[in-house]
Amino acid sequence: MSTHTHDSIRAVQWTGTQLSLLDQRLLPHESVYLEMDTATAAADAIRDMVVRGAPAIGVTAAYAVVLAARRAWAADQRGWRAGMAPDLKALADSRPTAVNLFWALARMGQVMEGLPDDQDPEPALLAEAERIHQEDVDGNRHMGDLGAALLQDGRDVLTHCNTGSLATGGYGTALGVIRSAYAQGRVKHVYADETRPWLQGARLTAWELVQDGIPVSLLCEGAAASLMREGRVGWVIVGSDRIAANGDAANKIGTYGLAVLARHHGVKFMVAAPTTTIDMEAATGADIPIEQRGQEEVLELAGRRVAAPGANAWNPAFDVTPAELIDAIVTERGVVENPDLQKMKALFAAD
Ligand SMILES: CSC[C@H]1O[C@H](OP(=O)(O)O)[C@H](O)[C@@H]1O
Repeated sequence: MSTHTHDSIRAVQWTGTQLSLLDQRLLPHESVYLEMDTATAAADAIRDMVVRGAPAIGVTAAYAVVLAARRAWAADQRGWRAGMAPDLKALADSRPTAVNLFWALARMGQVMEGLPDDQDPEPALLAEAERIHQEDVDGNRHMGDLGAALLQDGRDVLTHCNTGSLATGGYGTALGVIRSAYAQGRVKHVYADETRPWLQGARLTAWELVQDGIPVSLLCEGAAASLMREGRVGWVIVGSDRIAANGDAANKIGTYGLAVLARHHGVKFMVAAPTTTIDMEAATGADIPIEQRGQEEVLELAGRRVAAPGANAWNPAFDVTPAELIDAIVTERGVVENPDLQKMKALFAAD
């Protein structure tokens, strides 16, 4: 067993000259980093889920802008801004739902606007990308403590997909809350559903929790209803890829069903996400683009077809949980609890 812990698991790294991404398609059996020096390679890595998880995608995009600037400056020191446009478009086109990607591109763009035309943009852009990375990790640790404080009854918790160090700049969002709660003795055991079809729960969350020595039990998504009916969990804790201004939250497919089950069974439902996941331009969840991924992710398992020949698949990668089913949204800037979710705009719009 490797000796990774949340302090050492880094989905995204800057080597000093290149971007290095832990290939999450190979976990938990292989820990392989892919090094890349072009923004287009980074865009491909985001699309192909070498790196995934809304905040990790944002951090990756920030470093990819640095690579785009290096290439454009080397090609044309007078027209480097225009030269970056194709790479920036490739990054923006890589995945549609996680707003952190677009937030990072916009923030890096603001730095670009302030740079003189005749100065190598790479140093200033790298400094901003490193700030974005560090801010994410620092925010996750604060968010972890804010969310842990809500866990009062000592019962186990259920989480969905992967929201740990592998999905962020480090430590995690929902899994950061769980890490902080475990460290404070508020949680002793975690249920994680496997999260079909990409198995982020079985392959990634279980791996992270085992590395940390946090007891974890996997379950099929279909078992969540019985888990809650038997009173085994006090909270369902999930992340998000985009939160609308009214508190509706997009997250991995299956999240909405868990929220319905939680409300039916009197289980609390928490969304933990940095404010970089909040999209004030999206009035409601209806305004959030939902990524449709390839049928083969459902029809195959580990690259081998398991579905009956001739069958097709419907594979939305995310769904939207309406604000009224969310008991608390936890961010690094504070907690909004129902029914105040509609006050999101006032609470988090300010920079
Ligand atoms: C910390 S947010 C992680 C978020 O991203 C996951 O989606 P994907 O694995 O497809 O990038 C899932 O929605 C998680 O909640």
